[in-house]
Amino acid sequence: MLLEFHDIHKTYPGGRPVLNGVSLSLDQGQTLALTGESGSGKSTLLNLTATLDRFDSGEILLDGTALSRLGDADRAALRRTHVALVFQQFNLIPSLTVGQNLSFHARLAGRHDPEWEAHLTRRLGLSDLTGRYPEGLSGGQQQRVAIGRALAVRPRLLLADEPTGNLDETASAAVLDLMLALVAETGAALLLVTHSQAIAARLDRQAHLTNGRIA
Ligand SMILES: Nc1ncnc2c1ncn2[C@@H]1O[C@H](COP(=O)(O)OP(=O)(O)OP(=O)(O)O)[C@@H](O)[C@H]1O
Repeated sequence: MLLEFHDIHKTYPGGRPVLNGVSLSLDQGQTLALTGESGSGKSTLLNLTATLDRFDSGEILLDGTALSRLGDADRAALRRTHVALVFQQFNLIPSLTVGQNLSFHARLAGRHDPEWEAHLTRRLGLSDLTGRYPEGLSGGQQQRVAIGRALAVRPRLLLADEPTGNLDETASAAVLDLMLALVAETGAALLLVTHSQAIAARLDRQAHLTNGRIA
């Protein structure tokens, strides 16, 4: 298994329990859609997986590594090399060009590979945009850059939080098609949060979060 959640509990300070015994696993190369009502804890689960936050109890195993046992430096290293994130709000760096944005995380992770990045640029239809800045791009174009930036690292796991939530139907379909094709090409696993049943149905498996657990 690439990713295992064992009985994960998480309560934010002063709040009610958000995750109350989540158990779930994801195989290498598998795609899983995570659905659930607003506020059910989907983003929380993604953030815990990305080592951006800590859980209270239980264990997350990522590629065999128990996340609870890692110190901050090891968490940061794992985050850089194993996990990539795509958000609803593209989160590109405005002062960098498309090409620079696309290679940014790979450079940080010591995995800058011009040939692979050129391939991603072509596959994502970004070849004519590499010198442009994010400001002038459409939402669909920006999200394609963000997908390229994520996959340039060659992550084992891609985490996507409502990746098409800010796009119209046409752009959304194009971005989802490209993301699924490139994920399959790279052999990465995908954990994707969505409100859309139509999107969830395109992935290998679906899991529904309700009352702090997987239903
Ligand atoms: N940093 C935080 N501090 C305190 N409470 C938080 C924090 N982040 C999230 N919450 C609360 O935890 C609960 C779950 O939030 P989360 O964002 O994980 O849900 P979600 O399922 O992703 O929701 P949505 O579909 O609306 O994005 C919510 O009640 C939210 O208000």
